[in-house]
Amino acid sequence: MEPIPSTILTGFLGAGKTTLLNRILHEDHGLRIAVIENEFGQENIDNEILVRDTGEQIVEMNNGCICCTVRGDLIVALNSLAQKRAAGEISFDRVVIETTGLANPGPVAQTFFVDEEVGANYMLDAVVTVVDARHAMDQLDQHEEAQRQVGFADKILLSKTDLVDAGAVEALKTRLRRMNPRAPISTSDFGRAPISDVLDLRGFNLNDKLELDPDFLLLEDAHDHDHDHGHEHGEHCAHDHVHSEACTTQDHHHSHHTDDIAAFVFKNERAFDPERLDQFLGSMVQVFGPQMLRYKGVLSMAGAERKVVFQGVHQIMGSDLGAKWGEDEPRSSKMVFIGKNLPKDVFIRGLEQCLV
Ligand SMILES: Nc1nc2c(ncn2[C@@H]2O[C@H](COP(=O)(O)OP(=O)(O)OP(=O)(O)O)[C@@H](O)[C@H]2O)c(=O)[nH]1
Repeated sequence: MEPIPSTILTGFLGAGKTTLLNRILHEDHGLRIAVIENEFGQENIDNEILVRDTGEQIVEMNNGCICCTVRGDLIVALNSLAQKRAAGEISFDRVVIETTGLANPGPVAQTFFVDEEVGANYMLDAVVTVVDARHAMDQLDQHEEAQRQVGFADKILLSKTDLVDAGAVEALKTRLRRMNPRAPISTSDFGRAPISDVLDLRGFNLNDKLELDPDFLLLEDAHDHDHDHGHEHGEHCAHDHVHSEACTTQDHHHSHHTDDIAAFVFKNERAFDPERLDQFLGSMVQVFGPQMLRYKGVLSMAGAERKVVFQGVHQIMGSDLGAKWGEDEPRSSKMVFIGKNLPKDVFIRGLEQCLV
């Protein structure tokens, strides 16, 4: 059997990966796409946000810590999909792996070359990186992961160009081209990119990667970075940073320092009072917005028949109506906040005050 073309969809927290994926899954392209999701934090909110058109797509979740588990879990997920496919239980002809916003795409890409079974069944088509035109300049300044995602890209899609002026887009493109001259750049307005910008790019060239990083295939402990290994997966991932613009060669042997990106979750079975919640979140965003890298949730609102999906990146926050609550479905809210030194207790206590 021909190896199945696979795409790694990456991009920093909140860049617009799920939006793009949803758009592609909705398109009438005749392809059956299996999606593997890897999410930071114990609660998988994207699972609720992603379309679930069961006949056409397969969504396999792969929860856990962004970096420690991705390779092992990914091997299991890919092999299990391939076995089911071979047994005729499912059918699909493309795979898209959506990485968490804090993932280093390196180990994810390596998976395709280090596991024999994966290598026999799949071919890595390309690493596609979504870059948030509104926040990327700061993210690239501050987060090594954002730099690596650009460095590894075979294709870059700029999202949120509607939120900035043309000059800012040009400045960002110039910086991205300097960081990664190989990857063509195009825009994706709310995920509206042609499927030919995402799938079947035949962009991943192992020789290129080896040239950039001779250690690419070395099976070192993928985590020689400072890591709080006692952590609950997703609870706390202390990542080390090297502030290098080009993020290809030195990646495996960088020096370390820690920054405090952590996630916490709020869950409750009581409904929220919409007005109180709005006010509270509005004021938190005013004060802590710069530290709030990513937040999202599926909420139960007093008196509402439908779920509310709320999410944001720094100061930009929004919400949409989600699916109706099922007849027998227990109503509850869950939110995940990912940030830098966020006062968890203040958030949790404040959110409790917003419940009816
Ligand atoms: N203005 C604007 N907003 C966008 C665009 N693309 C995505 N968004 C919004 O950005 C937010 C984050 O989008 P997602 O698609 O969930 O981002 P993500 O990369 O999957 O996020 P994580 O997986 O949580 O890191 C959502 O509120 C989207 O509606 C765009 O082109 N323009």
